Amino acid sequence: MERAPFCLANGSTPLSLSDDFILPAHVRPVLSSVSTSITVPVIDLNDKQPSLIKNISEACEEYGFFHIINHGVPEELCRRMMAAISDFFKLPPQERSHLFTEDKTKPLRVSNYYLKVEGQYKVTMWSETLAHPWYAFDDFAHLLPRNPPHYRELASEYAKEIGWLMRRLLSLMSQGLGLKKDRLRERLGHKPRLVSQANYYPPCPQPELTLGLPAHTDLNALTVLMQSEDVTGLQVMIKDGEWISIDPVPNAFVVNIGDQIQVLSNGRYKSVHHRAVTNKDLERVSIAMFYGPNKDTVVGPIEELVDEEHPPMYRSYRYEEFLEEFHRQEGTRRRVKEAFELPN
Ligand SMILES: O=C(O)CCC(=O)C(=O)O
Ligand SMILES: [Fe+2]
Repeated sequence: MERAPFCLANGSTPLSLSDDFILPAHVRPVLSSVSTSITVPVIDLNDKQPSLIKNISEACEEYGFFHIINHGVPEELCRRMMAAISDFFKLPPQERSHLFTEDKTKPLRVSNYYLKVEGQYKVTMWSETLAHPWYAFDDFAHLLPRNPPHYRELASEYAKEIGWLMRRLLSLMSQGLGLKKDRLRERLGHKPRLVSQANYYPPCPQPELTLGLPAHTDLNALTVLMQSEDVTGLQVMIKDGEWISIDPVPNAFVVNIGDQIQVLSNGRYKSVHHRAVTNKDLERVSIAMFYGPNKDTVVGPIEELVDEEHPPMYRSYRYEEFLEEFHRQEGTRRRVKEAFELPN
């Protein structure tokens, strides 16, 4: 059966490649120059501790991105979660449009990203996102969309699993930095800001003219991302400015460091630029689970990681300040943590 053409929640006609979505030549993704020879590590969480910690630590220092397998989150739950998100974006646009808002303070929202070109005109990204809080150990189902029918239940179950996984990853990362197990989690505060962002990228007739998400670093501390198993789209910038593709690995999550861990680790673990490109034939879905401090948490390089040889690279700030700077740079290729760098 032919599927109804995709219509954005705030669009009145089926999505088509109009000028609103076409990037000017100098900011288009050059898909032919994306390297296929370099990949980020795939780390098996069943590995024994000392080498597991070492592998994670090296991946955080070198790439800021890695895959994890044998992560303990049931495959069936992951599959159902992806299906539910895909179904959400197939709801009639009128149903999604109730949730559409540009107000970032709304806990539950559907929105589009855009890129401001030459600091002024906006090019809309070829995607739509659904964002809402997630709490691993408190009930948050009432904040979620009622449709698709099992979404509330599923998202609650998934959040619990991701909550445990995040704890484990933060503990391994702390140890990788030579710190006590709980140090990173402690410094991120006991009431973390937890946001889930599901991204839907419909097929795009000319992927070389558009982007699904602009190049950005994640502003939070840690991201665990699940992506469609059969479609590529996520790309990461490595040291020399080259883009590489993070192709899906079966039953794996992508883990990436956000800005706050780069700051807490005094620059050792990297929060790197990444973007999503579009695909000509296939729709793609990703679900990013963000873990970050709350707005009152003070973030700065962890004391044990600062000494004469490693002077502090960033000044301390309340996370609210960081968020303000983040919003000030909306629509640009943000350089938020750079605003908190100390001269060396
Ligand atoms: O779709 C993707 O793979 C990237 C998503 C992402 O970077 C984000 O939501 O922050
Ligand atoms: Fe991201």
